[in-house]
Amino acid sequence: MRVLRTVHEVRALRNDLQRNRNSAPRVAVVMTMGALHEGHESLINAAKSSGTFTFVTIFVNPLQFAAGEDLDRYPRTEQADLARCEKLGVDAVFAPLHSAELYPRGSAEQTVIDVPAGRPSQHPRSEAAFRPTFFLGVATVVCKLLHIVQPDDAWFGAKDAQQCCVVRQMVQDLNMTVSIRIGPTCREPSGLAMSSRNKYLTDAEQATAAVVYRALSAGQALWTEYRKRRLQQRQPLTYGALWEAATAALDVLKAESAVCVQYIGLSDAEEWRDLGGGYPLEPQPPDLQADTLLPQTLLVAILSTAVIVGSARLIDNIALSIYEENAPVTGTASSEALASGMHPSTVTKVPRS
Ligand SMILES: Nc1ncnc2c1ncn2[C@@H]1O[C@H](COP(=O)(O)OP(=O)(O)OP(=O)(O)O)[C@@H](O)[C@H]1O
Ligand SMILES: CC(C)(CO)[C@@H](O)C(=O)[O-]
Ligand code: BAL
Repeated sequence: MRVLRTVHEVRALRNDLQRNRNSAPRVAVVMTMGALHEGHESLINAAKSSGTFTFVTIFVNPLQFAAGEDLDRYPRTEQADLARCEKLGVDAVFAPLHSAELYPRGSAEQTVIDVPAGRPSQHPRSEAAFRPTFFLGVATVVCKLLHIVQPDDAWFGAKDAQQCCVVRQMVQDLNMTVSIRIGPTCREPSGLAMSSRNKYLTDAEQATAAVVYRALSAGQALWTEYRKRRLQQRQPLTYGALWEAATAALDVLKAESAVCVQYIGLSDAEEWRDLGGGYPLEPQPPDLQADTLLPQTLLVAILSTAVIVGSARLIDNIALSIYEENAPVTGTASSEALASGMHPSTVTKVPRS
């Protein structure tokens, strides 16, 4: 396994791979911030089957952390990460030693990929409302890493479903040719979504945090039962029933006093449009009432949440099948839905003030 520290080294390796065009391998990348766990492993294994040459990038990207977030204490476990990659048969790891390798001008002077504030993805019950500059940082570093590694496939996890939407839209808007592939969320036996930030939790807090998946599953079960009944009766589906599913999930979260809910929201999987309901309740999309019928074009809704447990902020989501034929049990159906979005335009800004 090659461990590359500089953009120059990655470019040299990429040129070597490309030298013989007739036998150039398919290249896949898994981008990470390190502190690797089985969720990352599942993406690496998927990438290995989609590409014959697999890159992993390890970079804690300062641009996606706002002031006061956990940049300084984000877990850094490089030796263990490299050993894990080696064991999995990764071909090359790009792990810059300093952020100046990617931001030589400093991150404040960096040309950035802006995700427009007006787009539907920026709704009040979503990541963008709580981390307003997060997607600018993610889109920028993902764009840079795609240009540096030049993969055929780039793999992302459905746990970060909104990130998947933002990356997919950027790739479409900027006419990039890479294929964005999405792997399902890996969970602990308790249902807790694996996450590097779980390291911030004590054992007791990890047990408490399992309520997040129980809550999402309760919302999904309520919805699935309603949907089955209505479709058997050949009745249409309403927004109100979807909102009840979000409320059911919220009630489970609220019953756990050690969990603080930042938001719980319903979004479509392609553009992350606000489907109403959820928490905080205001503002709601003005054109939606409880008895408004869900459009036949809505195949999957994503019920997503962010909560604080102990000193960790955790996110998770679950797919609710709307008019899709086979009801999803895991995130995989949402992955397919994420694969097909139309979207407003992404612009590139130079430079950031
Ligand atoms: N449980 C998981 N299952 C599948 N993919 C995952 C999981 N957790 C993270 N990923 C994916 O791995 C990639 C790298 O994520 P990252 O390094 O931020 O890890 P993370 O566990 O999400 O960390 P954080 O605690 O910061 O959320 C992303 O595409 C992310 O969606
Ligand atoms: C995609 C990513 C590696 C960009 O820093 C990060 O947001 C992550 O790990 O999900
Ligand atoms: N996996 C998302 C990275 C972040 O929260 O910064």
